[in-house]
Amino acid sequence: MRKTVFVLNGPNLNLLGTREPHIYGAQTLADVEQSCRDACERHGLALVFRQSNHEGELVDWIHEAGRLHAQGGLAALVLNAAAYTHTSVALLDAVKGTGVPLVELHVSNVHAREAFRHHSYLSAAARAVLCGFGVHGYVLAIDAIARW
Ligand SMILES: O=C1C[C@@](O)(C(=O)O)C[C@@H](O)[C@@H]1O
Repeated sequence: MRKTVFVLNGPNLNLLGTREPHIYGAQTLADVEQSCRDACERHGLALVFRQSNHEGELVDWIHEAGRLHAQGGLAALVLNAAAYTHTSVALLDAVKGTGVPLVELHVSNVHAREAFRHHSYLSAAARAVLCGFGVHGYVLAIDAIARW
């Protein structure tokens, strides 16, 4: 069975392309989705790609990924939780509660930015963490997941 990569994006990532382009680059979220689709296609993986500005919706989608994981159909969850990375126990609990294999992803190098971005609630539950490669990080994550 073709496994699925879930790519979930948190708040304000719908603004990619116009949001602080010196930090996040000029590509839009639609561009990122297309790159992820191409990468998954290359590796024979299916893709679910979504964005939400709402924490609870992200929790619900992690649960959905968890149900797929329980059926053996999930390759991994790539999660750019954006600002919720630094605040959300609910997202951490969703990842732990479902046992989904998590890749935590950030477009920017959060460790070279403000101190409040240095702590992540998610890293402790992540199989891998990727940051600072710009939006190309999404493709790098999928390329790596395909080799797990
Ligand atoms: O919204 C974001 C995006 C981000 O996750 C990134 O992709 O670099 C980094 C977060 O600190 C920030 O709140």
